[in-house]
Amino acid sequence: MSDTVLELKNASIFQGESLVLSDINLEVKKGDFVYLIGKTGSGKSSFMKTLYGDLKLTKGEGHIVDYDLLKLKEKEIPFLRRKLGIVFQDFKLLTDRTINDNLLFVLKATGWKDKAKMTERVASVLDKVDMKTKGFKFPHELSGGEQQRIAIARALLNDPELILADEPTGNLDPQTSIEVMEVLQEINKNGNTILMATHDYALLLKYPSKTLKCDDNKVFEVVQRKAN
Ligand SMILES: Nc1ncnc2c1ncn2[C@@H]1O[C@H](COP(=O)(O)OP(=O)(O)OP(=O)(O)O)[C@@H](O)[C@H]1O
Repeated sequence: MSDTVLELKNASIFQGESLVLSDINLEVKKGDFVYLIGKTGSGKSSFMKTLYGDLKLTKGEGHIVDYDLLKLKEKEIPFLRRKLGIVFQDFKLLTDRTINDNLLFVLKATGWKDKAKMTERVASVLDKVDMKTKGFKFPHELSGGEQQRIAIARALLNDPELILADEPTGNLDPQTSIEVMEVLQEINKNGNTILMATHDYALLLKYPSKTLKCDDNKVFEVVQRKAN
């Protein structure tokens, strides 16, 4: 079996009629940690949206976790998203319920039925982000960094083949960003594949990894120079 989880060939990304990125070629393999960087407005979010089916791919080829982006049907999108873990800048937790209930809500919505297994799964993902004791709290009772760790736990619930994180540290101060990044690094070490859009260059320097840059309507790999 192939260990490629994402492959784009000569793919172009549009917002309506306007071309955002053209002729993208890239391959992400199981276990990779890949950054997507670029200035505001360079197309990072449009790129991510195309990968989770929020924007249609109309030109070129794109395969993500067994789905063909060019042929992706509206009704397949929820199933594609179950194979992806998506983390946003603004956490997107449900404010009217506890952390445990936020996570149980996702499990129910994705077809889980066995109560004992659901409780066990919630405890297991909370443990992975070091938030095991916080499940009874409401989102507003947690700091930004803690809320983002919960959002990462939520992304892990269905054992995703690829985690897409769009500016996951965008709302966090530098120290908290590092704490969230440590969690993402740990998850990656345990085998999860991560594609992370960011404009936080300090994180790139501290945690070097394969880096793609959006600039001038193109995506290209940048080679980081090691400081000596
Ligand atoms: N919903 C939309 N409709 C039309 N054009 C859009 C839409 N969203 C973004 N764009 C345009 O697409 C281009 C890329 O925007 P995008 O949000 O993907 O960039 P970005 O790199 O994620 O920026 P940021 O770091 O600010 O989030 C910009 O020129 C933007 O104006």
